[in-house]
Amino acid sequence: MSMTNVLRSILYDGNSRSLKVLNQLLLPHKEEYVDVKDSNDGYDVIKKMIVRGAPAIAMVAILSLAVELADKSFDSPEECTKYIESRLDYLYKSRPTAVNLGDAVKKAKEVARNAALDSAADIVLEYAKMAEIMLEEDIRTNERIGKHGSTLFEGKDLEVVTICNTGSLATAGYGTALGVIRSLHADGKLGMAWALETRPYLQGARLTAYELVADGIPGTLITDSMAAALMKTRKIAGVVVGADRVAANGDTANKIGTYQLAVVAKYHGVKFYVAAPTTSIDLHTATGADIPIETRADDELREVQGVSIAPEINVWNPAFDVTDSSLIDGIITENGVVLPQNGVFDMRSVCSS
Ligand SMILES: CSC[C@H]1O[C@H](OP(=O)(O)O)[C@H](O)[C@@H]1O
Repeated sequence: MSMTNVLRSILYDGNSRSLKVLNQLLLPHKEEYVDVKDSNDGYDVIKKMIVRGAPAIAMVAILSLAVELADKSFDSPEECTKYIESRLDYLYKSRPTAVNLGDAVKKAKEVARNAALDSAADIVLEYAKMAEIMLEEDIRTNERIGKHGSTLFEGKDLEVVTICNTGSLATAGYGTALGVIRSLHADGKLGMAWALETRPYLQGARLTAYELVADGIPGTLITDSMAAALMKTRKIAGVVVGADRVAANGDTANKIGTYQLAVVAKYHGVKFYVAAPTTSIDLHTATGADIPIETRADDELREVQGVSIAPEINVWNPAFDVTDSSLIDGIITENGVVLPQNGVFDMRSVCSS
């Protein structure tokens, strides 16, 4: 992984089976880790968005159970498998939109069911190995996404727009859309990364700005409402965003505000790309209409960092929206870039199963 000054969002020690997550609610002013001792803690840190980001929440969910299993004993392999399945089902409920979590739960259940059934200890060992591989593979996946994404851009001093946080803080490291920006910077192509603040959680202002500054990547923070004026007045080479779930036809659920960014990009003739690992692709969800969209607490919109700004008014607070595939010029994965053929994406082309 390229040198970075950004703290790891996930600290896991396979020997001591300990897990800590960086409390992203406190960034950028406080860098504090939270101990995750079991799947209950895992659920809580994901639900409260102490840790967030589609890939990161999947890994924290799986690792939290690995930590818990290290201290548990079972009377039989069957009892162990049953317990693992029930705790994975609980973790899956923490945040419904990002498919990475569902994908990881499915893979973890398969490991638990197919492990050598000599003993519960064998199953726990196989589970822990799978969890550690998931963490290690993520960084390599993101570096491949970055490389493929950079090939889409030619020239230098290029200006790119992004929303939310899709960097090291949303993954095991390097990032997805922000990983493409890291690669553009490393390849000497980047002139400016324009980061939308991303109300209401402020992933852009608090997390992406933190990552850009920490790694000396040229960045400028703007409000979500400035995106249209920016594309109207500046030469923008492209918009690169992350994904929580890419449907089989390329429709993409991502942070709220992504859809309007895509509409503005289309209007101004700016290329719009999604960058996501194949674990964010859901071939079982046909279109974006079928993607469950998480709605979060009203107070996340009524307050800013705990300060009330709109105490009485009704609130609508969807955490994500869906960008129609017709607004997307390419979907960048670790296995290559999927381009629409006659306006249609076939996401199976980059998925192994
Ligand atoms: C590589 S992160 C993908 C995705 O997850 C973020 O959502 P949240 O911060 O609510 O977990 C955002 O939608 C990113 O684009």
